[in-house]
Parts: sequence; structure tokens; C-alpha cells
Amino acid sequence: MSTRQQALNPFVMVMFGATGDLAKRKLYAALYSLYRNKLLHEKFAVIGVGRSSKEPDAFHTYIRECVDQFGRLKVEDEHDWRKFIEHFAYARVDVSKPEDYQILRQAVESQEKKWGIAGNRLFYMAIAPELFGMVSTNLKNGGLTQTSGWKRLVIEKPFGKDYLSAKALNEEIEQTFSEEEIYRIDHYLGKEMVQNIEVIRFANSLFEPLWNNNFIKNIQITASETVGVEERAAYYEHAGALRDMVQNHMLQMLMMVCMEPPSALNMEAIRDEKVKVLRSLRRYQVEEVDNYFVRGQYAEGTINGQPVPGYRQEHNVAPESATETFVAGKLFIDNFRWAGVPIFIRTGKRMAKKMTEIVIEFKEMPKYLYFNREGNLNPNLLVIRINPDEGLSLILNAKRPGTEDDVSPIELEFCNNCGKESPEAYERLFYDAIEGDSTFFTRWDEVALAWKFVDPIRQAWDKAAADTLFSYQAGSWGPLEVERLLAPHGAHWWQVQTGREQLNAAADKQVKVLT
Ligand SMILES: NC(=O)C1=CN([C@@H]2O[C@H](COP(=O)(O)OP(=O)(O)OC[C@H]3O[C@@H](n4cnc5c(N)ncnc54)[C@H](OP(=O)(O)O)[C@@H]3O)[C@@H](O)[C@H]2O)C=CC1
Ligand SMILES: O=C1O[C@H](COP(=O)(O)O)[C@@H](O)[C@H](O)[C@H]1O
Repeated sequence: MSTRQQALNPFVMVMFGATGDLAKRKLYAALYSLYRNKLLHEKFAVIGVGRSSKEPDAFHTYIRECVDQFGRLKVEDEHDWRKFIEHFAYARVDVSKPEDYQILRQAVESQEKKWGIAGNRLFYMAIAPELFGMVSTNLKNGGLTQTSGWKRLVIEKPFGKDYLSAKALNEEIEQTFSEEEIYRIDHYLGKEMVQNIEVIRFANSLFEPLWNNNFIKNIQITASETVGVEERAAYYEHAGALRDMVQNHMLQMLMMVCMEPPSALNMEAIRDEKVKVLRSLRRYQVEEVDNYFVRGQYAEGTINGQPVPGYRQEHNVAPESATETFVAGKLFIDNFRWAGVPIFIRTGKRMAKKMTEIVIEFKEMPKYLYFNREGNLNPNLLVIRINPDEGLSLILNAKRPGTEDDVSPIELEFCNNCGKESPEAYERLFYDAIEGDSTFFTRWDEVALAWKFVDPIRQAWDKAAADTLFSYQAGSWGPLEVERLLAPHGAHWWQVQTGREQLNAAADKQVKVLT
């Protein structure tokens, strides 16, 4: 990890899935932001791949529309835009046809010649996961991986659908790319505040001595969304929230919060520490899953004042679908640091609020000398806000002005994205892949252990009775059943309203801690 400056590496990127949804919403916008911030080498080319036919001008117009609609940075200078877009070419290739790879090879060689790029090739798979293995093999057979520079494979999620399929996929792509050349994307690792977790932990002497089971009562990780399944039912019906969010993003956040300090800030040292967390993560037997996990599915309700349908009424969803759109779990890391500390996670679609955040709840004082108006004392909380608000809140207790012992919570708040937008996750991840830094990509052993944790949960639910799938109203915080995970630990979910939110709402200017 270092300060970002113009990339040292010229490259040709082959973007499989150039006409797809991910490219449209994220990838072109991220490349344009990198270009605008002068973070790309001036010698670069992107070859979009799809089956549809696209003339160069039409492809360029399409990219412009994507950037206009989804870009963090909009086009301000037409001359500059033209300089950017001339780096983009399109190749009509059916990835299932080995002969088409010769078209692609010619396109790559022609761009290398045009821009004077000596062979660095980045293959980005923004295509359906079923195609990952085949494309990797065809790249090798088609001679595209024989290059005088480096070759790298950036691979989207999901990486397999369980441990065995992930292992088979990994073995297949390792025929062509070594582990060091494989960049498995988890876009949460590209988020500014996820990357900040390490800094907050390891650059502040305040936290590290407290970061263990002597002082922390529980940890809560929430990734809630207000959107529903949208147009992705074909994928989501098979994935569900467990595979879609828990196996990857939720466990990645857990690793970042719970890892030991790395011996150095390099990619292997950091990933070594992350993977140790998964090794210590308690795995549940199929029969005990219900004691630790709750799943739910959204029913119709209201989001932002608008009525929305239930999951089973969504386009392409089976009317009796048992796919979970919500998961909550109680996890334990059985090592010296974390023994006995429950880690509560929850994620779901069509929930009350779009919010990704981590709350660290500290243990109570050994004896209360001060009390709040309710006769209690609020615990200290550290809230790491990841999305859409980025920042940090530390909730302490202090006396109200003018009183002697009337104690109430106060908030020390830091906002990371007030007044300036943070780079999108894909900007950072592109840049890192181009520069050969895989710190914030997932290593195979992480992926394997994450599946080994998730597989028994999936198996339990695949054979469970329908009444273990709890319905929740769209616009709520998920099924009430979840409380049984927390209650035995004297815990409940914290939703800490920031002082800033309260000011925006022109509400009481005292900070409130809401449950
Ligand atoms: N969309 C999202 O928000 C997210 C997506 N992802 C992952 O990104 C990947 C892509 O997803 P998404 O963009 O939504 O998928 P889409 O279905 O929208 O796009 C698929 C793309 O693959 C191309 N394609 C399909 N078959 C072939 C073929 N035989 N030969 C050449 N190209 C082909 C399509 O091109 P054409 O139709 O022109 O053939 C299209 O460009 C998936 O792995 C997904 O899980 C991950 C996180 C979020
Ligand atoms: O990977 C995925 O993440 C998104 C949520 O990402 P965020 O950056 O908006 O928090 C989720 O909607 C999608 O289902 C999942 O595949």
C-alpha cells in the first residue's frame, strides 16, 4: 500500500463482458476516473469483448453513455474525452468458440503495436461465472497468455457455488495462471473505509490494547440494502444472500476487524493474517445451524414511501421460491484474542436503510458511579461506517452541561466523505491489479475456507422445512426471529444516529443512541 501515483505499468486490458451490466454501471466509470486523475499509464488499451456486433463508433458512444449515467467524474472536456476513448476497441468474440480467440489475439497484438505496449496483458472476466474456467483455458490454447510482459487474470465473483466447485474452478484456471497472477475480486475490499479498518486499528495506540475479549462485548456487522433482487433473479435464485454476501463480503469485513497485526504491510503478510481468522472461525455442523443462523425472505412492503412487491412476486422468481434474501448469524472466533466474543452479522435486501457498518460494543464498567436518565449507562461504541456514509463514530459518556451527574452519550464523529467523494471500489481495484498489488484481492485459501464455513449452512437450509425461512416486510430490519441470536448475550442491534444525521433532520441536537 502506498500513495497512488501514475501507474508504472503500460497494459492491454481484455474486458470480457464489455456489453454487460457490471461494465455498464461500474467498469467504464472506474477507468475514466482513473484516467481523469492521471493514474493510468499513457500507454494503455482496453479491448471490450462480447458476442453482439458493435462498430467502433457505436462502442465509443456506448461507453460515453455509461460514464454519463454512472460515472463519479463526468466528462467536462470533449477534447480530453476523445483522447481517452481512442484507447478503447471492441472485439466480437464468442468465448465458447476456440477459433474466435484468434480474432482476439489479433486485436490484442494490434493494440500493443498501436500504443507501443510490450506485452502486459490483463484479462478481466466480467462474464457469467460458468464461463470463467473455459475462457481461461481458451486463452492459453489460443496463445493469448504467451506474452513478453506479465499476464494477469481478474475474476469476478462468485468464485464457485460451494467448496468443491470453487476447487475445481481454481484447478482449471491454475492450468493457465499462477496464484500470483490471479486477482479474485471482492469489491468490498476496494471500499475506502474497509481499507481504513487496518489503519484505524494499527495506527492508533488507543484501540489495539482494547481490541480483544477482555474489553469487547460483541461485534456487529451489518450490510443492509433497500434494493430488491432487481433484474438478477436468474443468478440470485441460486445464490441467495448466503452465497451472494456472506461467503465473501461479510467474511472479508470480519477478517479485517479480527485479524492480528501483520508483520509488515505487504500483500502476503496481510493475507496470511486474514486467513488465520478463518482458520479459527468456528464451523457449525448441519444440525446446529439453526442455533446460530436465521434466514428470511422479504414480503411486500414500503421503501421510501413507495409500495414494493415481495420477493416471490419479482420478475423471474419462482412463486414458491425458498431463496433467502436475508441472513443473520452469530459467529465465534476460537482463538486467544476473540474467545467468547459473539460476532453478529446481518445482511439483506429490501431492508429499512442502505447501510454497511461495523459496531464494536465495549464491555460495561466494572461498577457504575454515574447513570443516565434511565438509570443505566450506555456502553462505549466504536462505529465504522462503510457505505454510503463513510466515517467513524466513537460513543462515550459525559455529563450534560450544567448538571452534576446527569450522564448522556456523546459522539466523536469523523466523516470521511463529507465535501469530497471517495474513489469507487473498482477504481482502487483496477489500479492495484495493473500495478500488481493483490493485497485487496482474495487468495485461494481465503476463498476455500470461506466456502467450508458456508457449505454446512447451505446444506442445512437446502433440506430444512419451509418454516425456518422467516418472512419480513420490505422496509423493515428483517425477521424478528433474529433477536434470539442476540438476547442470550444481553445484546441488541445498535443503530447509532450520527450527530450529522440529526442536524440534517433538524432534530434534537443532543446525540442519541438508538436501539
Ligand atoms: N452486475 C453486477 O452488479 C455485478 C456483477 N458481478 C459479476 O460480474 C459478472 C458479470 O455480471 P453482469 O455484467 O451482471 O452480467 P451480464 O449478464 O449483464 O453480462 C454478461 C456479459 O457476458 C457476455 N457474454 C455472455 N456470453 C458470452 C459469450 N459466449 N461470449 C462472449 N461474451 C459473452 C455478454 O455479452 P453479449 O451479450 O454481447 O454476448 C455480456 O457482455 C458476473 O460474474 C457477476 O456475478 C459481480 C458483482 C456485481
Ligand atoms: O456483490 C454484491 O454486492 C451488492 C452490494 O454492494 P454495495 O457496494 O452496494 O454494498 C449487492 O447488491 C449484490 O447483490 C451483490 O452481488
